[in-house]
Amino acid sequence: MARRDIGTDDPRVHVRPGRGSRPRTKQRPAHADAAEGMVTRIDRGHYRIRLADPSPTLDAAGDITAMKARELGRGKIVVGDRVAVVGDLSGRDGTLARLVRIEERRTLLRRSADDGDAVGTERPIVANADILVIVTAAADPEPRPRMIDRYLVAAYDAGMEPLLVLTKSDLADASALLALYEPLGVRSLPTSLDAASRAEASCAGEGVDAVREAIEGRTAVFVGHSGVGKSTLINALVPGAHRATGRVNEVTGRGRHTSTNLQALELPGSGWVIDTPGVRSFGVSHVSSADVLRGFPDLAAVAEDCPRGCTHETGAIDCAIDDWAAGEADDGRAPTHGAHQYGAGPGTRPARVDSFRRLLVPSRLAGDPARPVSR
Ligand SMILES: Nc1nc2c(ncn2[C@@H]2O[C@H](COP(=O)(O)OP(=O)(O)OP(=O)(O)O)[C@@H](O)[C@H]2O)c(=O)[nH]1
Ligand SMILES: [Zn+2]
Repeated sequence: MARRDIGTDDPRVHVRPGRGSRPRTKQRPAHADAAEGMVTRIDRGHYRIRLADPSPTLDAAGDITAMKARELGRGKIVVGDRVAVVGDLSGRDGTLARLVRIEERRTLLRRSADDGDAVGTERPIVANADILVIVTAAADPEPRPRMIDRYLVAAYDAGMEPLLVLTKSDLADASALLALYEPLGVRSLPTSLDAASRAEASCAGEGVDAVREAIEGRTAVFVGHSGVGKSTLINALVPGAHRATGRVNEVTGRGRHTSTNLQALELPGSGWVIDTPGVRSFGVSHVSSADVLRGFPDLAAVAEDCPRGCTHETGAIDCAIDDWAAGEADDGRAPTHGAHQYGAGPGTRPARVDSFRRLLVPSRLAGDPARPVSR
């Protein structure tokens, strides 16, 4: 079955029958007629793609499988990538289309490897997503602010909006935790799924509708520490998600492969939920102060007056952000367009600056947030 690749392209994915002897014209505008789609899953070199126009597929659902054309080289394709495909777009079992182009990415969620030989290597995780949903439990397991900070750093670096979802709000009051994120303007939503709705994977849990509304029509990546209730929440948001990904069979272990792969799941209505089951660590050592600053348009404007190469960290010489924080007495309130964008109320300037600077610290430290970090 596994035929060896014998030429320019795998014969199974070749578009035109027969290679002929005429040289192929390389300079033609490449694949102007290709179909557009989004990568929803990647499994051993096979790219699952949802076509923007589903009509070429037999069942009109728009899902096909493709292999990367050799001409694309080694560049990594990730879930969420917008791609162009040619060839067999029927989606019939065993057919493979050819992925010939990757469109420019609007956002890119990345992390740094923080183990083994690859320490410090940047890895792209998801492209073109809008929201990073940081799932944290109010209790069991205890929330870890340092880890939340890292996820926030990753969101700002990616150009994504962060949304803090606090699960298990039936177990503890998390207002102290949420207060930490108010000055940053990070939107937060509590959820609690009672035992009955958890068992049925129904949508009955409290707060689930608010999460759905917050991400409706957009693409959201869900991240969180093991045990926080991320799967429970995703199942409530996307009925049937579990069936689609396949359960791990206790005996054979089969199904594990798909369940540790990143996968984009369609929200009823519109929008996508991307689970990150295999992503346990989240190093952010690749992120600089300037990357974090992207999430803070108000501070970014102020920082234009900083000395060249200013890190904006506490104690940075002549950092313009210090002057701005000290200037609060003038108007009493921070200009919060950065915060506003994410739906939070205004905070004071010093609190906003302190919170911003707190985020700069994890971005300097390589490390695994799955391990407790001592302050
Ligand atoms: N009390 C309470 N328990 C919850 C809630 N949501 C989830 N749980 C429970 O928390 C446990 C962990 O939930 P999961 O959804 O498996 O957690 P996860 O984050 O997906 O964890 P991994 O599968 O390890 O990644 C389960 O026993 C859930 O039933 C909630 O809102 N309240
Ligand atoms: Zn500065």
